[in-house]
Amino acid sequence: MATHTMIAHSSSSALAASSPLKETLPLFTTRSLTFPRKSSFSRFRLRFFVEKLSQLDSSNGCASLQDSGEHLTEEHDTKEESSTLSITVVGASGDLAKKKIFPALFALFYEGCLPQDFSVFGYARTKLTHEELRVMISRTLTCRIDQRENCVDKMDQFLKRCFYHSGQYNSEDDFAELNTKLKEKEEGKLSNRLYYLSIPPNIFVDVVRCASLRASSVNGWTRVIVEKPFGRDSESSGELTRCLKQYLTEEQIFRIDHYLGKELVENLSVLRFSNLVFEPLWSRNYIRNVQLIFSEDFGTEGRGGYFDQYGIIRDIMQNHLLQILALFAMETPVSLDAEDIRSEKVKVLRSMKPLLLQDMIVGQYKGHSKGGKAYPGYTNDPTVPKNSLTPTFAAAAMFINNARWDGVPFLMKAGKALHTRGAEIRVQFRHVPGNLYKKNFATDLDKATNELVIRVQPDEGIYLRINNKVPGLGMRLDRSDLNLLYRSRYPREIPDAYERLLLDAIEGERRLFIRSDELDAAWDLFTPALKELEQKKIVPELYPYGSRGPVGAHYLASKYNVRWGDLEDA
Ligand SMILES: NC(=O)C1=CN([C@@H]2O[C@H](COP(=O)(O)OP(=O)(O)OC[C@H]3O[C@@H](n4cnc5c(N)ncnc54)[C@H](OP(=O)(O)O)[C@@H]3O)[C@@H](O)[C@H]2O)C=CC1
Ligand SMILES: O=C1O[C@H](COP(=O)(O)O)[C@@H](O)[C@H](O)[C@H]1O
Repeated sequence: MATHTMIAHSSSSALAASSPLKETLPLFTTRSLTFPRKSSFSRFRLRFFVEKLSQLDSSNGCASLQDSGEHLTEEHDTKEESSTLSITVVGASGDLAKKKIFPALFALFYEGCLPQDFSVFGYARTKLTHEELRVMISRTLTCRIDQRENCVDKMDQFLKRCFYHSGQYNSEDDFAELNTKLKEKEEGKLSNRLYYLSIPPNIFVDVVRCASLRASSVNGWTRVIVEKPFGRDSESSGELTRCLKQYLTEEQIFRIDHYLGKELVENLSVLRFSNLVFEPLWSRNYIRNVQLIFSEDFGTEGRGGYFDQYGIIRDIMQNHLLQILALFAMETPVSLDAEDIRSEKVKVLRSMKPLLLQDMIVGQYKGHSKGGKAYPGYTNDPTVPKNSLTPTFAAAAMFINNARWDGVPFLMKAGKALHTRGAEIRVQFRHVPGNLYKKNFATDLDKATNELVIRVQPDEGIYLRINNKVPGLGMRLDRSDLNLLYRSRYPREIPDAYERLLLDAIEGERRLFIRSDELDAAWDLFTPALKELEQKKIVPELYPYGSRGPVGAHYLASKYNVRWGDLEDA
């Protein structure tokens, strides 16, 4: 029986440690994995995807696993009938579970992406009945705007598969009771279990311990999705990894960075590697700088207690923006296999210079009144200490010391309570040498360079800023956009990042999850500067709520002869 628990056996851990870049299937899963990597389930999805290409305009690319089954292979059919999937959302009473996880699970069900036989369990300390959980969940479920048929029926069917178990996070007995309830639903079939840790990080290890010892699958796989933050620095992150690996193998841990599940971030590699026009330009020879920009037009309201422990650099830069940077800058992977892609990302991170304090600036928003409305400052939040120095804004310049990117500044900027909400990647190209048309620009030649903008959100799109002749008898040039606006080109709702990531975890597809060596490399880049910032008690530059952020960000950019593209656009 021991081989069936979630405990990482020394042999499998040793194997994983000796060859971290190779996939090693955990011992307890080898006998009976229903959906191993490149499984029939994944292949099925791919095949169905191809078969259904003609219908893709109205679907989100997922096959119906609950419908007639006319496309199922025999192999798939048999496994489907004999296996069950239980998804347990730990911290089910919380904000993320309500806002993102349950709605994403419903969307997958609605799209026919969940296996035939599944159940969803909520687990938290709050006392709730099954019915109360269903009422709570139902408030945040929505159907796709472009596919509303049978919405109410589908919601009812989904809610009937949702159950609740109340328990403590550190009680093995409570998890043993959960196990009994899971087994009742599984009815002796081959059972696969997915846990989603939607809880504060200080209880991650307790939950993993209890779940692994008392509520892991005995005959199928058990996987755990872990939400960030993965520690506060290299040491605490390393410690978290070590603790998790006492109970789980690396293959069971799915560290989520939901930005990797965003449509335009997924598309980054497609854009680069399947278009001849981009890849040859993707280097220091043509690219002058790259900007990764995140902004929110609201403050930390309601999350001040969490945020003050972390700050914007840990909350956004060290994970979301750095992950995008790694995908953007990596070399062509050997294949689209998760390990090949993650290995290329690690190489980028390891080639980078750790961030220096002189290459960053920090800010914090202050209260502001506009149009008769008062917006609170960060330290007005009752859960934030009055003298907090935690940055709510940061800008940083980073460099990759490799042949492709030597000397190219990668500028990051992230802030809360700014004038707008958005996330984008801006690629500013060098100027055309000896430009024949330099006299015909109404503007400074230096400003008339090409810019590729990948707008991750909102209004997903990609546009390329080019120089163009203004129609007419004269010869005047201006900058215009070749614009791929998703809402016009693909008039269907884009799935939420959590849908994609949950589906991948169910399928055992690790490509969009963070491997432990990636995480280590990411922390190594930020930890020294974060420590220095805190030791030196650097005072953040104040900026008004709803503004464009501190002016220091411009000085930082101009140090590298860069202009922030988002501000030029405004
Ligand atoms: N909310 C968001 O938008 C995002 C959240 N995250 C991460 O996801 C995880 C969950 O986030 P979120 O839902 O906002 O978190 P919550 O603070 O809402 O916590 C989730 C649940 O955990 C339990 N809980 C809360 N505090 C404690 C505590 N101190 N000790 C024990 N149990 C506690 C509560 O359930 P009960 O009391 O019923 O047991 C609560 O409902 C966190 O790791 C967070 O950092 C990541 C990205 C975005
Ligand atoms: O991880 C986080 O992301 C959200 C922003 O996510 P988005 O998908 O809405 O852009 C951010 O608000 C939060 O502070 C951070 O923890």
